[in-house]
Amino acid sequence: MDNLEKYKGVIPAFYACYDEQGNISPERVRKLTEYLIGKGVKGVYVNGSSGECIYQSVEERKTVIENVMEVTRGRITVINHVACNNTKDSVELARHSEEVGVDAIAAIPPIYFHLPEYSISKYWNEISAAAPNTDFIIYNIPQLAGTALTMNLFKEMLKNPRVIAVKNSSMPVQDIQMFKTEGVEEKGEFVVFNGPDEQFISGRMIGADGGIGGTYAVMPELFLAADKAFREGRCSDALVIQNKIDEIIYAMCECRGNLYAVMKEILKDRGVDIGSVRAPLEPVSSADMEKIKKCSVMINEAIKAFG
Ligand SMILES: CC(=O)N[C@H](C=O)[C@@H](O)[C@H](O)[C@H](O)CO
Ligand SMILES: CC(=O)C(=O)O
Repeated sequence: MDNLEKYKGVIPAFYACYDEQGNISPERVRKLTEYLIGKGVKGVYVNGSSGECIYQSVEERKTVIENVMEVTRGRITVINHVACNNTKDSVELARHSEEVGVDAIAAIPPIYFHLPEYSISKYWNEISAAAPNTDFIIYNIPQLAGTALTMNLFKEMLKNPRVIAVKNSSMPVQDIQMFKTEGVEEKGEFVVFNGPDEQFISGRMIGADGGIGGTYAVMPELFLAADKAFREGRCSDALVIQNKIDEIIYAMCECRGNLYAVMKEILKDRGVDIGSVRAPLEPVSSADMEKIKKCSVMINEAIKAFG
């Protein structure tokens, strides 16, 4: 098995980058990629929930990953989420991902229809077969996907040699331990990513090798500092930073606008303009602006203190 070190660390979920008309902006994709590389993150997770992938066409998703790859050129790890809810389009994105040279592809289960587990494993394995030289990451996010990764389904997927990790966004941190233990037992080495940003340090403590998260990109310095403190065994420092992160996430969630819209406003304050969100996601309202400014101040102060 390949060395999996390249996946172990802080991996921000990449946001959808739009121009003023709401179309994907290749320039802004490049800008966001450079910004994240500059922060020292381990990698990026492209075209996931935070990339608003369920609102994008196959062509748009190809444009996004092509531009990310042109900027990264091997400097950081790139994971591309390719699930499209039908096998055909997902297979096409998987094939394209391997062509452009991503490190790994990832996929949620099919949503809306609650399919039997043999259909879900078939869906994932067909996607994976379309990128035969690329690592595959299972994305477990039951609260949004409507289907959970059961141990049974997980064990079935471990038979696929390309399956090297689970990105676990279910809320019990214990799930991380279960997937890690079973994965390591079966494969010798296996990566689990923490999903819920609010539990990043708990996830690390119980066995996650790193995290992939939707709020990392607005405050990468804080997640990197928390991760560093954890690695160095300074657990109380890590906890202090985690508490501050959570305070910031709760404050961002108080806005009327969708969380991604709020975070994109904060990124503008940080010098990266990637537009707003695609409908039906709610853009920020004028009443949100004051709250957003406060979030920006909280982030800046926390970076000064811990970053
Ligand atoms: C449910 C959901 O979207 N989970 C994301 C990925 O795991 C997280 O990164 C959240 O965006 C984050 O924890 C904020 O709630
Ligand atoms: C939030 C997240 O991790 C994603 O973009 O899927």
